[in-house]
Amino acid sequence: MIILFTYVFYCLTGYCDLIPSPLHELQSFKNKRYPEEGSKPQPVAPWNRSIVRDLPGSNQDFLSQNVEETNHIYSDSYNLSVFNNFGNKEFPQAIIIGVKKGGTRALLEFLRVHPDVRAVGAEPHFFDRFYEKGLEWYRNIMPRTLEGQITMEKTPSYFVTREAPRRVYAMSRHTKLIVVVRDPDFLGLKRVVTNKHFYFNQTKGFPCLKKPEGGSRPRCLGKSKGRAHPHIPAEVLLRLRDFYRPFNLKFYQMTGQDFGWE
Ligand SMILES: Nc1ncnc2c1ncn2[C@@H]1O[C@H](COP(=O)(O)OS(=O)(=O)O)[C@@H](OP(=O)(O)O)[C@H]1O
Repeated sequence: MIILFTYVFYCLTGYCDLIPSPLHELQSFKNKRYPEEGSKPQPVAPWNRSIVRDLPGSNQDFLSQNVEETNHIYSDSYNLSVFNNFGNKEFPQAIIIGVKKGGTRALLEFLRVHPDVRAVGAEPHFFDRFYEKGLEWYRNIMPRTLEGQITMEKTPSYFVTREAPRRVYAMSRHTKLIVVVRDPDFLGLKRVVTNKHFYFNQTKGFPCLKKPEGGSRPRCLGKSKGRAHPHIPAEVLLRLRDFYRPFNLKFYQMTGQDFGWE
Protein backbone atom coordinates (compact mmCIF):
# COMPACT_ATOMS: atom_id res chain seq x y z
CA MET A 1 0.00 0.00 0.00
CA ILE A 2 1.19 3.45 -0.79
CA ILE A 3 1.54 5.79 2.13
CA LEU A 4 0.78 9.29 1.23
CA PHE A 5 2.47 11.72 3.44
CA THR A 6 1.97 15.45 3.35
CA TYR A 7 4.34 17.83 4.94
CA VAL A 8 5.99 21.15 4.54
CA PHE A 9 8.94 20.29 2.40
CA TYR A 10 10.90 23.45 2.90
CA CYS A 11 10.74 23.13 6.66
CA LEU A 12 11.83 19.52 6.56
CA THR A 13 14.71 20.44 4.33
CA GLY A 14 15.82 23.16 6.69
CA TYR A 15 14.62 26.12 4.62
CA CYS A 16 12.16 27.55 7.11
CA ASP A 17 14.42 30.35 8.23
CA LEU A 18 16.03 31.02 4.90
CA ILE A 19 13.10 31.58 2.62
CA PRO A 20 11.87 35.08 1.88
CA SER A 21 8.32 36.16 2.61
CA PRO A 22 5.96 34.81 0.00
CA LEU A 23 5.17 37.09 -2.90
CA HIS A 24 1.98 35.28 -3.63
CA GLU A 25 -0.64 34.64 -1.02
CA LEU A 26 -2.95 32.03 -2.42
CA GLN A 27 -6.26 30.83 -1.26
CA SER A 28 -6.03 27.77 0.92
CA PHE A 29 -8.55 24.96 0.65
CA LYS A 30 -10.80 26.65 3.16
CA ASN A 31 -10.01 30.16 2.09
CA LYS A 32 -11.12 30.33 -1.52
CA ARG A 33 -11.12 33.59 -3.46
CA TYR A 34 -14.52 32.95 -4.93
CA PRO A 35 -16.90 35.69 -3.81
CA GLU A 36 -20.02 34.89 -1.86
CA GLU A 37 -23.18 35.57 -3.77
CA GLY A 38 -24.14 39.20 -3.32
CA SER A 39 -20.81 40.15 -1.77
CA LYS A 40 -18.55 42.91 -3.07
CA PRO A 41 -15.80 41.72 -5.42
CA GLN A 42 -12.57 41.20 -3.49
CA PRO A 43 -9.31 42.60 -4.86
CA VAL A 44 -7.14 39.81 -6.14
CA ALA A 45 -3.52 39.71 -7.08
CA PRO A 46 -2.83 40.50 -10.73
CA TRP A 47 -1.48 37.04 -11.46
CA ASN A 48 -4.80 35.58 -10.44
CA ARG A 49 -7.02 38.23 -11.91
CA SER A 50 -7.65 37.08 -15.44
CA ILE A 51 -9.84 34.24 -16.46
CA VAL A 52 -7.72 32.84 -19.21
CA ARG A 53 -9.80 31.75 -22.16
CA ASP A 54 -7.05 30.51 -24.43
CA LEU A 55 -3.71 29.04 -23.67
CA PRO A 56 -0.94 31.28 -24.93
CA GLY A 57 1.29 29.75 -27.56
CA SER A 58 4.08 28.86 -25.19
CA ASN A 59 1.69 26.97 -22.97
CA GLN A 60 0.22 25.15 -25.87
CA ASP A 61 3.71 24.11 -26.90
CA PHE A 62 4.31 22.90 -23.42
CA LEU A 63 1.12 20.93 -23.35
CA SER A 64 1.56 19.33 -26.72
CA GLN A 65 5.11 18.35 -25.83
CA ASN A 66 4.15 16.80 -22.56
CA VAL A 67 0.74 15.31 -22.93
CA GLU A 68 1.70 12.21 -24.87
CA GLU A 69 1.30 9.32 -22.53
CA THR A 70 -0.06 10.45 -19.25
CA ASN A 71 -2.29 13.36 -20.04
CA HIS A 72 -4.54 11.53 -22.43
CA ILE A 73 -4.69 8.23 -20.65
CA TYR A 74 -7.26 9.52 -18.25
CA SER A 75 -8.31 12.88 -19.50
CA ASP A 76 -11.19 11.80 -21.71
CA SER A 77 -13.15 10.05 -19.02
CA TYR A 78 -11.92 11.35 -15.73
CA ASN A 79 -10.68 14.85 -15.76
CA LEU A 80 -11.24 17.12 -18.67
CA SER A 81 -9.07 19.61 -16.90
CA VAL A 82 -7.17 21.24 -19.72
CA PHE A 83 -10.14 21.77 -21.99
CA ASN A 84 -12.77 22.72 -19.45
CA ASN A 85 -14.14 26.20 -20.13
CA PHE A 86 -15.66 26.91 -16.74
CA GLY A 87 -14.03 28.31 -13.66
CA ASN A 88 -10.67 29.94 -13.06
CA LYS A 89 -7.12 28.84 -13.38
CA GLU A 90 -5.44 28.82 -10.00
CA PHE A 91 -2.04 27.98 -8.67
CA PRO A 92 -1.97 24.46 -7.27
CA GLN A 93 -3.04 24.06 -3.68
CA ALA A 94 -1.27 20.72 -3.57
CA ILE A 95 1.76 19.43 -5.46
CA ILE A 96 3.08 15.89 -5.55
CA ILE A 97 6.79 16.61 -5.36
CA GLY A 98 8.14 13.09 -5.19
CA VAL A 99 9.62 10.71 -4.90
CA LYS A 100 10.54 9.59 -8.37
CA LYS A 101 9.27 6.13 -9.15
CA GLY A 102 7.31 6.18 -5.92
CA GLY A 103 3.98 5.74 -7.67
CA THR A 104 3.36 9.46 -8.08
CA ARG A 105 1.51 9.02 -11.37
CA ALA A 106 -0.75 6.38 -9.89
CA LEU A 107 -1.45 8.62 -6.93
CA LEU A 108 -2.35 11.63 -9.05
CA GLU A 109 -4.53 9.66 -11.44
CA PHE A 110 -6.37 8.01 -8.59
CA LEU A 111 -6.81 11.31 -6.75
CA ARG A 112 -8.21 13.03 -9.81
CA VAL A 113 -10.99 10.49 -10.01
CA HIS A 114 -12.36 12.61 -7.17
CA PRO A 115 -14.68 15.28 -8.58
CA ASP A 116 -13.09 17.97 -6.44
CA VAL A 117 -9.59 17.35 -7.71
CA ARG A 118 -8.46 18.85 -11.01
CA ALA A 119 -4.95 18.20 -12.17
CA VAL A 120 -2.51 18.93 -14.94
CA GLY A 121 -1.98 15.64 -16.74
CA ALA A 122 1.61 16.24 -17.78
CA GLU A 123 4.44 17.09 -15.42
CA PRO A 124 4.84 20.89 -15.59
CA HIS A 125 8.47 20.93 -14.30
CA PHE A 126 7.95 24.58 -13.48
CA PHE A 127 9.99 24.80 -10.28
CA ASP A 128 12.94 22.96 -11.75
CA ARG A 129 13.11 23.51 -15.54
CA PHE A 130 10.76 26.30 -16.54
CA TYR A 131 10.89 28.73 -13.65
CA GLU A 132 12.09 31.55 -15.87
CA LYS A 133 8.79 31.39 -17.77
CA GLY A 134 7.17 32.99 -14.77
CA LEU A 135 4.24 32.34 -12.50
CA GLU A 136 1.63 33.47 -15.00
CA TRP A 137 2.81 30.80 -17.42
CA TYR A 138 2.55 28.26 -14.65
CA ARG A 139 -0.95 29.30 -13.68
CA ASN A 140 -2.07 29.23 -17.29
CA ILE A 141 -1.25 25.57 -17.70
CA MET A 142 -3.47 24.69 -14.76
CA PRO A 143 -6.95 23.29 -15.38
CA ARG A 144 -9.87 25.49 -14.53
CA THR A 145 -11.49 24.92 -11.18
CA LEU A 146 -14.80 25.76 -9.66
CA GLU A 147 -15.43 26.67 -6.07
CA GLY A 148 -14.55 23.81 -3.76
CA GLN A 149 -12.25 22.11 -6.25
CA ILE A 150 -8.54 21.91 -5.70
CA THR A 151 -5.82 22.22 -8.31
CA MET A 152 -2.96 19.77 -8.33
CA GLU A 153 0.11 18.89 -10.30
CA LYS A 154 2.88 16.37 -9.91
CA THR A 155 6.54 16.72 -10.78
CA PRO A 156 8.68 14.28 -8.79
CA SER A 157 11.94 16.01 -9.61
CA TYR A 158 10.97 18.93 -7.36
CA PHE A 159 11.98 16.70 -4.49
CA VAL A 160 15.58 16.67 -5.69
CA THR A 161 15.76 20.29 -6.84
CA ARG A 162 17.53 22.53 -4.38
CA GLU A 163 15.67 25.69 -5.44
CA ALA A 164 12.21 24.12 -5.51
CA PRO A 165 11.22 24.60 -1.85
CA ARG A 166 12.13 28.28 -1.89
CA ARG A 167 10.29 28.80 -5.17
CA VAL A 168 7.15 27.01 -4.09
CA TYR A 169 7.13 28.99 -0.89
CA ALA A 170 7.58 32.23 -2.81
CA MET A 171 4.47 31.32 -4.80
CA SER A 172 2.43 30.40 -1.75
CA ARG A 173 3.13 29.36 1.78
CA HIS A 174 -0.18 27.48 1.77
CA THR A 175 0.53 25.00 -0.98
CA LYS A 176 0.52 21.47 0.40
CA LEU A 177 3.37 19.28 -0.65
CA ILE A 178 2.86 15.58 -1.00
CA VAL A 179 5.57 13.00 -0.94
CA VAL A 180 4.70 9.42 -1.68
CA VAL A 181 6.42 7.40 0.96
CA ARG A 182 4.23 4.40 1.56
CA ASP A 183 0.86 4.45 3.27
CA PRO A 184 -2.09 6.83 3.11
CA ASP A 185 -3.17 9.90 4.88
CA PHE A 186 -4.26 12.90 3.06
CA LEU A 187 -5.97 15.97 1.76
CA GLY A 188 -9.11 16.05 3.83
CA LEU A 189 -11.19 15.06 0.81
CA LYS A 190 -14.54 13.40 1.31
CA ARG A 191 -14.17 9.65 0.81
CA VAL A 192 -15.34 9.05 -2.74
CA VAL A 193 -12.70 6.88 -4.37
CA THR A 194 -12.77 3.37 -2.95
CA ASN A 195 -11.88 -0.22 -3.83
CA LYS A 196 -14.82 -0.42 -6.14
CA HIS A 197 -13.08 1.93 -8.57
CA PHE A 198 -10.18 -0.46 -9.07
CA TYR A 199 -9.36 -3.95 -10.19
CA PHE A 200 -6.06 -5.77 -10.00
CA ASN A 201 -4.53 -6.12 -13.44
CA GLN A 202 -2.47 -9.34 -13.51
CA THR A 203 -0.45 -8.35 -16.55
CA LYS A 204 0.53 -4.97 -15.16
CA GLY A 205 0.95 -6.26 -11.66
CA PHE A 206 -0.83 -3.31 -10.05
CA PRO A 207 -4.33 -1.88 -9.57
CA CYS A 208 -5.97 -0.14 -12.52
CA LEU A 209 -9.12 1.92 -12.76
CA LYS A 210 -12.28 0.12 -13.74
CA LYS A 211 -14.41 1.29 -16.63
CA PRO A 212 -15.83 4.61 -15.52
CA GLU A 213 -19.57 5.23 -15.79
CA GLY A 214 -20.22 6.39 -19.31
CA GLY A 215 -16.54 5.90 -20.09
CA SER A 216 -14.97 3.75 -22.68
CA ARG A 217 -12.74 1.13 -21.08
CA PRO A 218 -10.74 0.25 -17.99
CA ARG A 219 -7.60 2.29 -17.54
CA CYS A 220 -4.12 1.33 -16.47
CA LEU A 221 -1.14 3.61 -16.44
CA GLY A 222 1.08 3.59 -19.50
CA LYS A 223 3.96 1.48 -20.69
CA SER A 224 6.56 3.16 -18.50
CA LYS A 225 4.80 1.86 -15.37
CA GLY A 226 5.17 -1.73 -14.34
CA ARG A 227 8.59 -2.38 -15.89
CA ALA A 228 10.48 -5.62 -15.37
CA HIS A 229 13.09 -5.07 -12.66
CA PRO A 230 16.63 -6.40 -12.89
CA HIS A 231 17.85 -8.89 -10.30
CA ILE A 232 19.79 -7.12 -7.55
CA PRO A 233 22.34 -9.30 -5.73
CA ALA A 234 21.78 -9.69 -1.98
CA GLU A 235 25.09 -8.00 -1.07
CA VAL A 236 24.12 -4.92 -3.10
CA LEU A 237 20.79 -4.77 -1.28
CA LEU A 238 22.64 -4.98 2.03
CA ARG A 239 24.95 -2.15 1.06
CA LEU A 240 21.99 -0.04 -0.04
CA ARG A 241 20.20 -0.70 3.25
CA ASP A 242 23.34 0.27 5.18
CA PHE A 243 23.71 3.39 3.12
CA TYR A 244 20.13 4.56 3.60
CA ARG A 245 19.73 3.56 7.27
CA PRO A 246 20.95 6.88 8.77
CA PHE A 247 18.85 8.88 6.31
CA ASN A 248 15.80 6.81 7.14
CA LEU A 249 16.37 7.35 10.86
CA LYS A 250 16.65 11.07 10.32
CA PHE A 251 13.42 10.99 8.31
CA TYR A 252 11.63 9.07 11.11
CA GLN A 253 12.78 11.73 13.56
CA MET A 254 11.61 14.56 11.35
CA THR A 255 8.21 13.05 10.71
CA GLY A 256 7.71 11.53 14.14
CA GLN A 257 6.91 8.21 12.53
CA ASP A 258 8.92 5.00 12.33
CA PHE A 259 8.29 3.50 8.91
CA GLY A 260 10.29 0.39 9.69
CA TRP A 261 12.23 0.32 6.43
CA GLU A 262 14.73 -2.38 7.32
N1 LIG B 1 -1.25 1.42 -8.70
C1 LIG B 1 -0.22 1.66 -9.51
N2 LIG B 1 -0.41 1.92 -10.79
C2 LIG B 1 0.63 2.17 -11.57
N3 LIG B 1 1.91 2.18 -11.17
C3 LIG B 1 2.14 1.89 -9.91
C4 LIG B 1 1.11 1.64 -9.02
N4 LIG B 1 1.67 1.43 -7.83
C5 LIG B 1 2.97 1.55 -7.97
N5 LIG B 1 3.28 1.80 -9.25
C6 LIG B 1 4.64 1.90 -9.75
O1 LIG B 1 5.13 3.22 -9.62
C7 LIG B 1 6.26 3.33 -10.47
C8 LIG B 1 6.20 4.64 -11.21
O2 LIG B 1 6.29 5.67 -10.28
P1 LIG B 1 6.06 7.18 -10.73
O3 LIG B 1 4.76 7.34 -11.40
O4 LIG B 1 6.31 8.03 -9.52
O5 LIG B 1 7.22 7.37 -11.80
S1 LIG B 1 7.87 8.74 -12.31
O6 LIG B 1 8.89 9.15 -11.31
O7 LIG B 1 6.83 9.72 -12.52
O8 LIG B 1 8.52 8.36 -13.59
C9 LIG B 1 6.22 2.17 -11.43
O9 LIG B 1 7.19 1.26 -11.01
P2 LIG B 1 8.22 0.61 -12.02
O10 LIG B 1 7.41 -0.07 -13.06
O11 LIG B 1 8.97 -0.33 -11.16
O12 LIG B 1 9.03 1.72 -12.55
C10 LIG B 1 4.85 1.60 -11.22
O13 LIG B 1 4.81 0.24 -11.46
